[in-house]
Amino acid sequence: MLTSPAAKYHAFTPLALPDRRWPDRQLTAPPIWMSTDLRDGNQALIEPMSVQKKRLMFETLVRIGFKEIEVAFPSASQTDYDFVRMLIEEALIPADVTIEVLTAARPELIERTIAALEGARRAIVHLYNPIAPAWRRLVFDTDRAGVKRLAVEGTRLIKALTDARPGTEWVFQYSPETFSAAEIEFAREVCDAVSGIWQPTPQRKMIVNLPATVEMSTPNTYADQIEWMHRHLARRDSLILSVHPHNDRGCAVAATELALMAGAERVEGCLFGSGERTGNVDLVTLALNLYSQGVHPGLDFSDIDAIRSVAEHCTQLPVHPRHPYAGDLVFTAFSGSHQDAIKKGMARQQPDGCWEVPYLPIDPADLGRSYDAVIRVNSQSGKGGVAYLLEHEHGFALPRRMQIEFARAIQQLTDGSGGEVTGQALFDLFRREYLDRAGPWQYLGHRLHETHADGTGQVQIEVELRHQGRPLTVCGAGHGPLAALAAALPVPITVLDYHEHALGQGVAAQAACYVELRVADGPTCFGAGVDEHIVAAALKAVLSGLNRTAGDTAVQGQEQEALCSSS
Ligand SMILES: CC(=O)SCCNC(=O)CCNC(=O)[C@H](O)C(C)(C)COP(=O)(O)OP(=O)(O)OC[C@H]1O[C@@H](n2cnc3c(N)ncnc32)[C@H](O)[C@@H]1OP(=O)(O)O
Ligand SMILES: CC(C)C(=O)C(=O)O
Repeated sequence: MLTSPAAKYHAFTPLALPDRRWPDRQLTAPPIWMSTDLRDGNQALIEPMSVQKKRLMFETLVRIGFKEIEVAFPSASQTDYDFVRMLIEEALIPADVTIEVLTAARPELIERTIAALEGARRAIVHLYNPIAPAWRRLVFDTDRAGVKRLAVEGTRLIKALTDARPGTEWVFQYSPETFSAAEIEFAREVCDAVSGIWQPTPQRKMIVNLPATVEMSTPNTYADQIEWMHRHLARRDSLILSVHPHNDRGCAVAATELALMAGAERVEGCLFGSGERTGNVDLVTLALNLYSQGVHPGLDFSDIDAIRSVAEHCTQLPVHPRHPYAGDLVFTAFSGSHQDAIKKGMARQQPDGCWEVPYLPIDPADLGRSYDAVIRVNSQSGKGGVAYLLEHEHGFALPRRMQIEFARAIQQLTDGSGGEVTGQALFDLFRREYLDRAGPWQYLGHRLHETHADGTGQVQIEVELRHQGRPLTVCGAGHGPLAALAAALPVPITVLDYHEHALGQGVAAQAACYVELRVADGPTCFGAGVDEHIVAAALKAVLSGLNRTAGDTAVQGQEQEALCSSS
């Protein structure tokens, strides 16, 4: 890179528009959408779409709800020409959809374009020619008058050809290509000259499309350019002002939103930002940005994954995993604090309430995405994410302090592996750590005697265990089964906390119990147990905790087989 890039690159000179009004506007309604996936998107592919792929894309665009679709540059190739013919001859264009085709301002191309549209019910003919200084000088070796003449003569020819075919409802669109790099007064002069020939009326409007063929400046500058044209174009009430932003600086979405605030009424772009170089503006992001503000875009992305897979198939280009709204990872949090906030937000979200889940700008379910991938666990994750996955994928709702304890075990795992821990791997670890914990204590069965009649409110318990592989029966009494077990066990345990819930629904549901224990004067630790019987689940949870500590030492070496005075 150069140390002084100014010697090679000049800053774009912004337009002076001190009384600009667009910064105070808000977007409250969607624009007219025009998909150019089959033209600008297609012309930028390594392998342009076959007729079959074009048809699949066309049908998908119709299903999404596009009413204007640029289907081809019919004079460019036989495939493009044949595709337009197929749409018309096989009556594949719904009554409320208008196809659009592009042509350069060259007579032979214009004639072939109009021929391709023979028999169409309604069609937009889109004429373009570049008007900016570099293109005038380098590509056309001409002056302003030369490029204006091209536009005017192209329009005259299209008017003559379309007037001669009254069976089609013709809509004319003119693009001063490279508008974003052109002198603004000259852009207006060319557009006015073109509309002067076409003679649009408020009932039969013409489309003036102002492309950022190459994105040259910050989005506010493009917005100023659009507002200036909006205010100065002749026959404004007979025009639909359209924009066609490219994404060279990565700002196409922002530039389009500001351009709409500045007076544009229509947007041309592609799904997922397909198109020349860095692409056309991404219509999915634009539409869903509106949706996230409570404005229905008039396009349906309820099954975003299906639309993405059609786009990937037709373009042979993958959608980035972090692509707004559509990428595989955009509704996924790995980091602990985000997971924690999402988990809390999800828990409080009312089904019909206003969406307020931190870090998730919209509800993934609205786009047909599931909540499964919302939280994924790696070394950046904390207890919130771990707990969310265990609860949502496996039904275990761990108490808060136990979440912290288990997250430490997960952290050791992720620090060791360096990668992601799947929901299944996490559950396997949970089982190993708590439910199937190998250790000296094993639950075999129990009998509970309730003695409310004697007024003490005590229960007596007899628990059959295997200890160090040998059968052992212990008995004890207390105010509840856990207190009774604590009294019965030959190790000094204190049960500090207890939680239980059903796993699943119905009478056959199992119970999950979690206990926090202290063995002798040791540190606290959790145990977990699952059983159809709630008391058995609690007893298993105590033994699980015991197995996780060194609390077995107290009975080691004893050869006891029964510690029940009654047995
Ligand atoms: C910004 C955009 O996306 S604009 C759309 C661009 N899309 C495409 O180009 C895809 C389809 N195009 C094609 O398939 C081909 O370019 C064709 C079939 C239309 C024409 O092919 P060719 O006749 O071989 O011309 P080629 O593309 O090489 O060159 C362009 C010529 O057209 C001229 N030209 C370019 N744009 C225009 C225009 N809008 N109006 C009039 N002339 C134009 C160029 O100055 C050049 O003229 P020259 O040969 O006298 O120097
Ligand atoms: C034909 C025009 C609208 C175009 O594609 C562009 O300028 O990018």
